Amino acid sequence: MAVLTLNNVSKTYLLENRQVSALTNINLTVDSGQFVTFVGRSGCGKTTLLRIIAGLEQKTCGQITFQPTEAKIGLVFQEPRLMPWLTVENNMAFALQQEPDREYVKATVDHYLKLLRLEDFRHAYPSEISGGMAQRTALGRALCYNPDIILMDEPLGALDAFTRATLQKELTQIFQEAHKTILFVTHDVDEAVLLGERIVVMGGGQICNELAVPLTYPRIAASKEFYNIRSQVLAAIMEEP
Ligand SMILES: Nc1ncnc2c1ncn2[C@@H]1O[C@H](COP(=O)(O)OP(=O)(O)OP(=O)(O)O)[C@@H](O)[C@H]1O
Repeated sequence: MAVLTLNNVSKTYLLENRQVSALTNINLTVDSGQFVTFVGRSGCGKTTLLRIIAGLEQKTCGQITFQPTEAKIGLVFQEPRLMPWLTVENNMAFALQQEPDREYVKATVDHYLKLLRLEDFRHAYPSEISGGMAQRTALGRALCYNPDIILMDEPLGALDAFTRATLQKELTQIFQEAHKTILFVTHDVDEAVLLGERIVVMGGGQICNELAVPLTYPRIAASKEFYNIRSQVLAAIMEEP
């Protein structure tokens, strides 16, 4: 079942009386429970696409349909954007501040603290945890909200290589366990192949290729199959318009 459909979505920015075309005729259907990675060169329109889907930016033309119509959307950015005056658990619970059933809130936060291996840091403040933990907390906040779709814009981009590799592995575990629909933007081809069931290659504001990744998790970057898909993605990026 499709949770998200984009028909001919375009975006033009006005920059100092000059029109900048960021997206041109994007057509995309995302099924429930899919992990889709978006990859492409800097400036190809990945962030703009996510921001339009999130409703943070207006499209210039085209149609976006959600199923359910009032789909809940969770967002994770490159920086964790936590509230420094709240503990890890309260940052996560913040997504549920309107929820009257406090038992449900506690059970949900406990569940994701465990899933994200943050139980021992539940009472810590953002200044007392590492970058990786902070990004896990941001992911936990998005998961607690129980969104229909999670949009992630370079969420691991600011982390060191080891923390990034650990979180990539954990993300696929969380994806398998939480059964969420995830749209994940990256400029890292390996990350796109490690994580995505489907890779959307963007170039010049358009979708220039799509690949299915028929590999089980966890994926082995040194495998022949991984290498083949990686080569196809790289070729698609090099051939972009
Ligand atoms: N607020 C804005 N005003 C004017 N132009 C913008 C604005 N935001 C983005 N653009 C332009 O739209 C195009 C797409 O930008 P976008 O940030 O979506 O690309 P991206 O693929 O996410 O790049 P990166 O990987 O570097 O983050 C670029 O040409 C950019 O300069």
